Amino acid sequence: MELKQVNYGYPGSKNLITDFTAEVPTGKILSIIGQNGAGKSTLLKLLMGSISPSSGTVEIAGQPIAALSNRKRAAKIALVSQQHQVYDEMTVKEVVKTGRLPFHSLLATIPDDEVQPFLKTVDLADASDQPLSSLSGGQQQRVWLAAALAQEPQYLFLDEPTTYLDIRYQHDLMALIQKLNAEQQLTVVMVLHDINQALKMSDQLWLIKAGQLIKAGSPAAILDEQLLSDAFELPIRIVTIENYGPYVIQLTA
Ligand SMILES: Nc1ncnc2c1ncn2[C@@H]1O[C@H](COP(=O)(O)OP(=O)(O)OP(=O)(O)O)[C@@H](O)[C@H]1O
Repeated sequence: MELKQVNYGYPGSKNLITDFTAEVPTGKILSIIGQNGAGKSTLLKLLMGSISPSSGTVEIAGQPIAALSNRKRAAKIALVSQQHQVYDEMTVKEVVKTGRLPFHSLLATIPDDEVQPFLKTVDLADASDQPLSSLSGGQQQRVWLAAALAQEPQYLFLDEPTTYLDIRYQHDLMALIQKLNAEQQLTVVMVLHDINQALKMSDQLWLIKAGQLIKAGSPAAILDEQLLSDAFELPIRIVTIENYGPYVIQLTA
């Protein structure tokens, strides 16, 4: 999957994504990092084909993503987004069934055993008949992940998946994503705000600023004080923590 010289601006707004060319590494974990408003979520939308570039192309296996039907796109890419439609009345298994909807005509006709394996993957098999609202925030996030996995995609997109989670849940979710990537060869593309989490989790990162790609590279290539200070417009230092490795800190009090 790749973006070739992509430009995009929201209707009525000036250009946001500028001359963006980059390739999503297949079978790896890619994180997109950068300031608030830099265009990270917009890049996910462009990669998913939910918005189209004003110029340039987004291609998947050499084909423009825009040429794919919704059903074919759903079979390729699933998104766990920040905003969930509120389905409080629904049971856990019904929420997971929404991930199968692109391949069925009605939610009601999807058999339970079609979604149970995905609930097992996220360790929520026993919660199948519970209302979504009865689960903790961290568990609910895993239900949405199960719904995305139920699409059986090749690409899993996650937009700030750890934002509302405590550090324990963050750790568990990241470990699960690494496991899915390793065992199911899922290509993962995440927007993460925590630079250290992104550096620890990812094979590759895209560092962006004001809609432009500043650097695409391995964690080692992104671990550069000048580069990060420029991107975030803050004095940044990299320290080394024993039994952890390099850790990015910002120096303003
Ligand atoms: N639907 C929209 N219509 C108009 N402008 C939008 C829309 N969505 C986002 N924007 C604007 O585009 C810019 C980039 O937004 P985007 O959500 O891609 O940034 P981001 O890097 O993901 O930010 P954050 O880290 O705050 O989530 C912002 O200025 C935002 O206000």
